[in-house]
Amino acid sequence: MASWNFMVTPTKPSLSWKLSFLSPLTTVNVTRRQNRTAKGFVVFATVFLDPKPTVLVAEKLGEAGLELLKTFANVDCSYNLDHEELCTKISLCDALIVRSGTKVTREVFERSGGRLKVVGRAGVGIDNVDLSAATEHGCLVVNAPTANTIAAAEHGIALLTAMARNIAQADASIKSGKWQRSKYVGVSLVGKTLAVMGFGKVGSEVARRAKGLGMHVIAHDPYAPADRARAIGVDLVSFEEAISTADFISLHMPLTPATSKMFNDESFSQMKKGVRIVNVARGGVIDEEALVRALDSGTVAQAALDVFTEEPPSKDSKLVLHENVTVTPHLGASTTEAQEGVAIEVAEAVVGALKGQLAATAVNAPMLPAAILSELAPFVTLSEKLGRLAVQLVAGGSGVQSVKVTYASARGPDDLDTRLLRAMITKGLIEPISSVFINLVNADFSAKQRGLRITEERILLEGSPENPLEFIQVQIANVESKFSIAMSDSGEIKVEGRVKDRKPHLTKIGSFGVDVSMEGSLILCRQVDQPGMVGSVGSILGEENVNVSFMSVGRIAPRKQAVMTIGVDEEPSKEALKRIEEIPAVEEIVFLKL
Ligand SMILES: NC(=O)c1ccc[n+]([C@@H]2O[C@H](COP(=O)([O-])OP(=O)(O)OC[C@H]3O[C@@H](n4cnc5c(N)ncnc54)[C@H](O)[C@@H]3O)[C@@H](O)[C@H]2O)c1
Ligand SMILES: O=C(O)[C@H](O)COP(=O)(O)O
Repeated sequence: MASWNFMVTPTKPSLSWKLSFLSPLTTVNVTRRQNRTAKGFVVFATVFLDPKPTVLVAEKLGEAGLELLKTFANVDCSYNLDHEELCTKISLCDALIVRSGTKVTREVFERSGGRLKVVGRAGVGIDNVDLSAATEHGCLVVNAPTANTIAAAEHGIALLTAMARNIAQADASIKSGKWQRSKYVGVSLVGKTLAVMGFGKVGSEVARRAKGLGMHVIAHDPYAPADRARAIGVDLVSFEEAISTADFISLHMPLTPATSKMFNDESFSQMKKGVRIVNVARGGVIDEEALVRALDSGTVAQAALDVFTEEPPSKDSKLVLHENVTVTPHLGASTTEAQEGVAIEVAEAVVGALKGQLAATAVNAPMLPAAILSELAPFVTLSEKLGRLAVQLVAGGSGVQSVKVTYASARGPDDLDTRLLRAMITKGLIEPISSVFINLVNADFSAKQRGLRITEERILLEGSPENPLEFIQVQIANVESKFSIAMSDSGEIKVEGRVKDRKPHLTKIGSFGVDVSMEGSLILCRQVDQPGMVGSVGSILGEENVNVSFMSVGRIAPRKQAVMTIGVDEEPSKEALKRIEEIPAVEEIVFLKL
């Protein structure tokens, strides 16, 4: 176990919010030696790092990506594992990298025993990863969405032109000793209509290239912006118009429940007789038996396929063996350049995720740009602490079901992404009362599973929106509190916090205003306002060897009621808390771990 020392001053941003996105690969033990300096505390922290994380690379990955992984992790390249071997190995791995050939099923996540923190897909399509299971297990899934786009588009164009000119069939014919010039007369592309189905990264690059070949290009994509299509001279049209007017159809949508077998008997029957189809997307978007029927009837003149419902397809597949079909074994992304790019893209994302950073290519977690993350960082800490504090104020026996979060900000809703804050409030609310580890990936799922309803509300403040937020309030409804002051006038537990000098501060408990730095732990004490209380409580804590970082007293009215807030470095023993509770003027007391 490696260990080293470093120094954290209170002005540095907290490490913990970063580490808490994912499971604690790193255990951080902080020992505060209370060296007071002119600036305040200097904290010497000893960080014990567990041995290097282990990354299982289950399919061939480019060398540059492997090198990058090795700088941070132990890398186990085990290609061609069967499902059982993968499930057996996975409990020893912190990350898994796959391409399209490995099925990352629910069982893989279950058998990882909670150790697997990130699955990296070295490519685009994540239909081979059970995303729901990953999310439920708090496992981040990242992909490499950009590095193979051009390779896939070029392969699409290669198949389109090869199909139109019977290249594969003619090649096989001549190699078998024949010379069949009249049999392999092709069709021209120029002036023909190509329908690009799915106008995303690959689809739009195919469209651009097809325009260069003189084709008339239309596209169907219910989610693509029309101006992006117009910018390259492509009209976005309905599904029916696309398939019924095209001479060539090229498929570029993801495989989802909505796109599964969307090319079937019915859609083939709407196509122009003699249409030609290219598929470099996913085999499952085509009903393959229906395609064989359409080829046999001549509705579809030719098909060029890089992908299949089952990969590899069976040796006697009618589709693969059809004389009007050209096939390649899922080669769309297989260029030297694309594979190096994909390997680097996925390795960077996996290493970043293992370091606890949010990945820009996360598939099952919100993605936030680095600048926004940095701005939100202190509010992330504040959010988790408010959730943690609020739930500890709930009296035993009352179940937490309804939580309202209010964000007060001068920024409009479009300028303030609260998903990260909500996830951290959820983490704070759930972790102290369960054994579940919550991170950004599984926060919403875990809340839903526990029947915890979190609603969010905005208060739009006037003034300059320089700070993302003025304050955050967390309210828990329909519960009793173990500290009566924490109940608001409307009957909910309410806590409110702000960020001051990038540090979280508790500014309200119930309707009672306080101003307390949210570091260490807190003792809240409601008492009769009378002289000597600070001394009595302070000396009990001193006798019990509990170090006090601050004490503040707020009064409802002189000589009536007061609330004392005491910051402590160590958890006081039950006896110490009991002794404080037994001071005659003390009416209630609660210890809260932040
Ligand atoms: N053969 C290969 O080796 C290879 C290589 C790269 C990508 N791919 C596959 O190609 C496909 C596209 O990849 P990409 O990087 O362009 O992804 P992308 O996410 O950039 O684009 C997909 C597009 O499909 C659209 N879409 C979603 N549902 C649709 C529907 N019902 N009808 C029409 N369009 C729909 C989306 O709006 C999006 O614009 C994916 O399936 C990917 O796995 C294959
Ligand atoms: O979705 C993808 O990125 C492609 O289908 C490539 O898959 P591969 O990594 O298995 O080549």
